[in-house]
Amino acid sequence: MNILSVASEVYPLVKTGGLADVAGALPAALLPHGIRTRTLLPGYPAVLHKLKKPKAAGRIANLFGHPATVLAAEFDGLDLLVLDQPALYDRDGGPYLDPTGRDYPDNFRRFAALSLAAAEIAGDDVVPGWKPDIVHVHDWQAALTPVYMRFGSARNMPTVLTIHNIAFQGQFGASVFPELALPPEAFSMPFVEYYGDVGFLKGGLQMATAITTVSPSYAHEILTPEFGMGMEGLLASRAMDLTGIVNGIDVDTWNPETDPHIARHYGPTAIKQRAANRKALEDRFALDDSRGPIFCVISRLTWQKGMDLLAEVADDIVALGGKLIVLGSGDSALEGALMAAASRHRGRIGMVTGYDEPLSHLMQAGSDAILIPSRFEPCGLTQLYGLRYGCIPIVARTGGLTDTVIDANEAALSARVATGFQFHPVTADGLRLAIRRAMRAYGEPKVWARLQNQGMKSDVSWAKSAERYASLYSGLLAKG
Ligand SMILES: Nc1ncnc2c1ncn2[C@@H]1O[C@H](COP(=O)(O)OP(=O)(O)O[C@H]2O[C@H](CO)[C@@H](O)[C@H](O)[C@H]2O)[C@@H](O)[C@H]1O
Repeated sequence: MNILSVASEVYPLVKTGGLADVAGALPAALLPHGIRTRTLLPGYPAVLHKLKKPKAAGRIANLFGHPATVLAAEFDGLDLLVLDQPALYDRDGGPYLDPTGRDYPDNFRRFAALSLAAAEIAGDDVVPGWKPDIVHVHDWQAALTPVYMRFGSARNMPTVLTIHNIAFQGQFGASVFPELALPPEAFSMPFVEYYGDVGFLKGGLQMATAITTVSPSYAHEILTPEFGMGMEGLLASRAMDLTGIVNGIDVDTWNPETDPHIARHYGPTAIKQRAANRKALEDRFALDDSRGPIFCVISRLTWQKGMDLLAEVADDIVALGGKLIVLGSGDSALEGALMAAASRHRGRIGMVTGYDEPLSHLMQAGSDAILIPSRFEPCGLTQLYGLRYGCIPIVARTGGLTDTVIDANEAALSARVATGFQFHPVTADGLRLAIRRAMRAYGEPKVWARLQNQGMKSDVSWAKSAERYASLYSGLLAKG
């Protein structure tokens, strides 16, 4: 079976968040099921520079007024199709934001182009000799693909739309519609029209044959007004086609026994070796060498991720004898609040602003616990990395965090299945209480070691979830 996967970021070529990890890791996990994935992504400069010997695999004569080339390349086991269209993608800045941090004003066109190219690759002879059986698109940036397919030659090919975060919907004013090269009838309720605007995700949710999101709990939550962000009604009408499949992680990239970014390798039978990584972190963040646990945070600094709650409890962590290290960037007020906490508590709180993949590995390998106080979390990956690295997750009870961390309550502890701490409600007090529970467990080395061990033994690989995607795909093909 051939899949065309369409995503705006793919690890290790370009990454701003969890979407890239998933789009980068799923293809290899599907291979044992006889599923071959080609991944289409935009040709940002960062991507083009990394490709070795790309070949022109196809051409689109007119993609919103300019010709585009579809390059084919292999990278790190990924079979890539790269949409090379300099007018749209050759920019200084990131995939979505200019160097000053503002959305590119033509993002609607940049990602409509990605979707239109995907639809043409699926339906027309853009890449001679190759056709997918199913098109699998990710998030709003690729969500117009099923809409373009509906009006093109691949109208009968099944599509899957995965929602990684329903907070990002790709909503634009009605004035962009005439530029999208869609027939006038598409500006209506059954297609892309959304309260008078154009909704990319909305159109995709209407048109995709199947909809998935990245955990079973989030699949239920987005049917409610609290989490559906306005899409709950539409999703309810498609509930039969909606499934939650929890994310896995790339267990080769994230393996403490071989990780090139950490100070000392270790595995479940040599957890004590983590101490060298802890020491490396103390040096890196200029922390003192007091004995309390090191709590880490690796996150976008946003309200979604509960970073305001973290700022509220930072002083308490220190008062309880713990240390805190933060790696992230985002909202400048939150960044400021956390930096202020770090300067109030030099030696006990450290902060690195920005994005640093290697440091994120060392933090998982050397910290004792990872804090994830998200207000909503479709799946979450950092708790999975934490489990694999013996860095105990302390998580809000929401979305995929609920599904992947087993709370260390009495019953779970005695059944030896606990892997972390969950808290609810998601408030500063809730988080404080969870930190106190974790501190108590940390004071009992046997309990702590058991939690680490159980976490490191839990299966966070893609194996089970790849099987679920494989059976979803087969079901779609069987329906014809
Ligand atoms: N400053 C920094 N430096 C280095 N690395 C950093 C970093 N900040 C974050 N990261 C990394 O970026 C990724 C973030 O993934 P998450 O799953 O936490 O959230 P995100 O909200 O981006 O993704 C959305 O999509 C994913 C994938 O489906 C869902 O798991 C999630 O719930 C949903 O919100 C992780 O690999 C993390 O290590």
